[in-house]
Amino acid sequence: MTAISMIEYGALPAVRIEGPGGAAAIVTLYGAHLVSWITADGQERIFCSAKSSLDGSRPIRGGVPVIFPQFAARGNGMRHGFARVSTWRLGDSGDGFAEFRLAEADLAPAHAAEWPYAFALTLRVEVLADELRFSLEVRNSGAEAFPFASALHTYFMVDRLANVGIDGVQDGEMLVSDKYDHIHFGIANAVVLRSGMGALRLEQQGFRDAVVWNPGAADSAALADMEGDEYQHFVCIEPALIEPVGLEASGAWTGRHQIKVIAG
Ligand SMILES: O=P(O)(O)OC[C@H]1O[C@H](O)[C@H](O)[C@@H](O)[C@@H]1O
Repeated sequence: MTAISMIEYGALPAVRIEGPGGAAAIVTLYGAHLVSWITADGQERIFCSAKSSLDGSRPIRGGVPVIFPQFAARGNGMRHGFARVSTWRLGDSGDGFAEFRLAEADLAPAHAAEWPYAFALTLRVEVLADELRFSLEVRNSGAEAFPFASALHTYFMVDRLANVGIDGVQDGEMLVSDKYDHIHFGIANAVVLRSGMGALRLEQQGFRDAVVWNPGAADSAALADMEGDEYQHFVCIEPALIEPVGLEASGAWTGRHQIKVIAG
């Protein structure tokens, strides 16, 4: 039997999604932010900083921030958009999955004023024994077209940065030993992340690009919500739609991401 249950994560209401074989994920309603994914072997796969705020006062550092409607500072709105700092609603749920919804009526007044469009976001999170699946639907429920960018800013847990190898974002294997921040436009095939914790295969549809990020020692020390050598224990590989696309009235776009444990 697989199920969902409501729990508290820090001070945040959250949904625990149980998948088959003991696999589970935790998603806070704040940001529809996945903060934990444990595979059937009992291994946590997602990094979340011990210093992250977990009270809704600022974005969670780690997990899978939902980036919408702008990426980083590439736009006039708030950095990485308002979706990660808004409180979403729990929608449909069932065996091993839950859906989270956000629309303009859910936004804080300042965010609604900053981005005055009618929209509906649905993030679906599905937990299988050795696989996690996301789909993010963006729907234009208004009468006016709007542009948006988006990403699922996934912080993968790794044993040590020195052991990280990434295939599929550039020619040849990519190694990340310290600070790295780069947008790889036009990801055509699956990406494989290897570390001392094994291998994951990442597949994306709708999201055309992938951002690879680690702050490295110096930038990490300047982050108030990251401690000590935590930067050694994650790498972000973010399926992304970087160049804003226009969504017509009544139009919809879906981005998907599947993360699977593979032999490796
Ligand atoms: O600190 P944040 O607003 O969460 O952004 C964290 C990081 O996000 C992306 O990966 C960007 O490419 C980085 O430049 C940025 O530092």
